[in-house]
Amino acid sequence: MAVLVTGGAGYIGSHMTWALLDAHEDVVVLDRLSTGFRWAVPSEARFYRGDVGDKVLLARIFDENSIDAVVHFAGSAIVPESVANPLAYYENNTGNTRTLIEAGVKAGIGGFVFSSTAAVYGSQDGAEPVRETTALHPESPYGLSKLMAELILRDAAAAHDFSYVALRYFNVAGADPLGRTGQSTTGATHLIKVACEAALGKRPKVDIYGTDYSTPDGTGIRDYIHVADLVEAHMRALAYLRAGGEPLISNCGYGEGFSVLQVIDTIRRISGRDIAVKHGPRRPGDIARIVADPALARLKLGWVPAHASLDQIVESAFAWEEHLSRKNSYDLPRPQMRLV
Ligand SMILES: NC(=O)c1ccc[n+]([C@@H]2O[C@H](COP(=O)([O-])OP(=O)(O)OC[C@H]3O[C@@H](n4cnc5c(N)ncnc54)[C@H](O)[C@@H]3O)[C@@H](O)[C@H]2O)c1
Ligand SMILES: O=c1ccn([C@@H]2O[C@H](COP(=O)(O)OP(=O)(O)O[C@H]3O[C@H](CO)[C@H](O)[C@H](O)[C@H]3O)[C@@H](O)[C@H]2O)c(=O)[nH]1
Repeated sequence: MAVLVTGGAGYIGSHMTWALLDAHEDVVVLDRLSTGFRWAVPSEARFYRGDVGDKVLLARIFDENSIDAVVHFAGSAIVPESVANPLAYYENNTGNTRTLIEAGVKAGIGGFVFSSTAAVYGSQDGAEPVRETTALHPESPYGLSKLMAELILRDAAAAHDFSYVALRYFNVAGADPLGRTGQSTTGATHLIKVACEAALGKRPKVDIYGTDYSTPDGTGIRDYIHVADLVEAHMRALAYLRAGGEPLISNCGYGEGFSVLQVIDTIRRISGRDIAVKHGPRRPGDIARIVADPALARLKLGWVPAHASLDQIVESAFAWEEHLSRKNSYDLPRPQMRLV
């Protein structure tokens, strides 16, 4: 049986594709290459270039491959962009996810793993860490677009013969410890990537979006999770579904928060480079702080993170950024190493 990875040419999806191949899974990748890269898809995976919203293509993919599970990363993931262009987010994250679920149901898949987000929680007025049972108040179209997809999954799984795991990622960062892939997004907006670029002189400075939040140093606090640990949670979710697991919604974070200033200081220390910063206004859609309670993932999936430190996240992210600089191109292929 094969696993369909949508968004497998993107940041997190390419790490998942490597992990599946390392586990000797048969992998099919669907990606429209809007923010991902063809070179990021290992050659052992079957690749289809196209849109998750394309029903005809989806029918062909399910017809040509024996797919028992879908891991759905394809989506749009920038909070302020969703505030500026909500309809695009509802189309890609909600509408296209519905189309994919429908195609999967028609093809008789057994399991669906969905990339949800901490943005479904919104501000919790200091009620931290957040649990899956916490009331949801998404404050951006991005968060709402993902919450609606969670609800569609809930109803579809109740009506049809499949199960799902929706993983609510907190702030994903870092790169493959074996250096095979990493975050390569052009025009990145995520803090750790932006600050690593600034440390290497690819940007003049880091803008700090808000210094007047009700946090100890006034900057936003997030729960940063290493992409390798996140991918391990997906591998466990897949195993859980194949073993007949009930629908599950679970946080993916470590339960520890770091401020923007703490993150930048860590990158300065690990890179040995200075990073210029400019204090600026708050960014639309941002919240002051969000930290996960990770207990459910441990309980239900047996998920035990192996890289749970900001230093490890930054070391791998910075090493990947240096690799991209040396290559001086985002389009050069990576060596096709694989674990045996
Ligand atoms: N990066 C994070 O911190 C974070 C946090 C929470 C949730 N997520 C979710 O994880 C998923 C992956 O995020 P990422 O950081 O790897 O982003 P990314 O932009 O690197 O990857 C997304 C991939 O999906 C592809 N894609 C987008 N829309 C598509 C469509 N309609 N059809 C086919 N391909 C499409 C893009 O080309 C890209 O390769 C997203 O759904 C995102 O919302 C990410
Ligand atoms: O140049 C920058 C970039 C970010 N920040 C700040 O750094 C923190 C983290 O911002 P990111 O852009 O790295 O990430 P977000 O918290 O906005 O969002 C990310 O994490 C969310 C969950 O917490 C969602 O899952 C979403 O998909 C993902 O993009 C925020 O306080 C933000 O204001 C800056 O100050 N300067």
